[in-house]
Amino acid sequence: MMPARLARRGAGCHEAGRPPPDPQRPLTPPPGLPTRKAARDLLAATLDERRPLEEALEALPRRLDPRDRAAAHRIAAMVLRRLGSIDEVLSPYLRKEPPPPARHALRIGAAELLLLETPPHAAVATAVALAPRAFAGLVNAVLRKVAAEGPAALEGLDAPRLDTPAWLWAAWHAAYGPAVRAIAEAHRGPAPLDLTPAPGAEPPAGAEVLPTGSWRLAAGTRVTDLPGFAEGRFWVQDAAAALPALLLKPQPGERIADLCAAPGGKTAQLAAAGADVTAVERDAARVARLAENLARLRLPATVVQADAATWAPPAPFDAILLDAPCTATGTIRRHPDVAHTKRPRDVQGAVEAQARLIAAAAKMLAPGGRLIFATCSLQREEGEAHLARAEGAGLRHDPFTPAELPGLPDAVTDGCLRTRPDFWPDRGGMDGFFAARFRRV
Ligand SMILES: C[S@@+](CC[C@H](N)C(=O)[O-])C[C@H]1O[C@@H](n2cnc3c(N)ncnc32)[C@H](O)[C@@H]1O
Repeated sequence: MMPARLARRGAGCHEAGRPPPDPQRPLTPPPGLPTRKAARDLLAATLDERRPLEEALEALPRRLDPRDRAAAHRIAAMVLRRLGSIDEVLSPYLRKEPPPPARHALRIGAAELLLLETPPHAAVATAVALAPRAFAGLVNAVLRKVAAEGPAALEGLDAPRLDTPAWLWAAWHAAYGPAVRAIAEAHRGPAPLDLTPAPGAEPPAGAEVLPTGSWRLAAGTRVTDLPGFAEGRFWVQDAAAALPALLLKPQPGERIADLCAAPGGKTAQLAAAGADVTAVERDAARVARLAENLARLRLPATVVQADAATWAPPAPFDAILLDAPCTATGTIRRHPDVAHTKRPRDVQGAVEAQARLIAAAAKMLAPGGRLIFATCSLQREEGEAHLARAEGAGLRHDPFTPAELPGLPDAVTDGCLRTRPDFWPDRGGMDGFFAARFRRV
């Protein structure tokens, strides 16, 4: 396939700056242009400025119709998920790198043509209207060729490899061997909607009850449409994200700190088990979200806005859950931007913050008290590598046994929880998570 494409490289393309032979841009903008403009803004924020997609979504103009916003999100998420494959299809038609706005218009058009089943004339017309004027001809010519190839253009590509940044592929290969390919495959589709039930709640129609107790619904299900949402009968939480609090085994009346708490999924689990929970969160806006979520769920917790690395509790805790800030590379199915916004140096920064938080948490525990340290990262530096450091902070590793994790016999490695996106492939996968349990010496 590649040699054939290379033979056509540049054939018929209009160079940037050279006017197209006929007017490519209609006088009236094509329908659907606001959606594509918003998608382009999302790509510019994530790929050019390395800002999180969720933050970029918040920054879209308030006047944007909710349907346009949802459609822009869908397009941008697809481009981010399949970026390497899309760029590979485009590459034979580009003699030199176009500026980012033109590159994003090409990516959006190609994603619509090859992956989103947009009618070709609409995909091409909107991408042309989106492109900077000097590049309208180039975008038109390239996308017409991509449209002529159709989805067959993707056949034969090594998509898992192309769609995974090289540094992540190398790190996961070093950590998990050949499973790196299954991990990358798992990132190609959106994640299902997982819910954690409040005690005694009944699952909604169509939900699968997972062996670990979470409920699973199809990807794209709107949680706010489900009966029981307003009444606080469940909350959104990936099945893997629910495991650290389960493994802490919170007991009624125990004094437990949740040290990096917002938006509060784990605080809610601990409070629902009857523990006396103190939820510590540094970020003011996220404290507000945490409080809102607890109010909807009608669950009690003492919420403290503080830096957990320096906060001094009034009395030691029986147990602590430390769900530390991390690179979140275990959540790429849900947040495809993470693959492109994070860099190796972010791992190092996260490791340093995690080490400070582990040392601080150790000092907040009563003797014999237990700590669960967790991260939603697939990087070993943010997981297994902390074990030795924790021992130096006065903590003893208290290994998990496979019997503690029903339905997940492969998730315990060397006494630690290690889930991966390729686990439970027939059920729709799960986030990548690490957790280890320690006792204060
Ligand atoms: C991985 S998220 C926690 C998710 C949460 N445990 C849940 O289950 O919903 C990490 C949180 O830690 C907060 N955070 C980061 N550094 C912190 C610190 N030094 N002290 C307190 N909170 C911190 C972040 O603002 C973020 O809300």
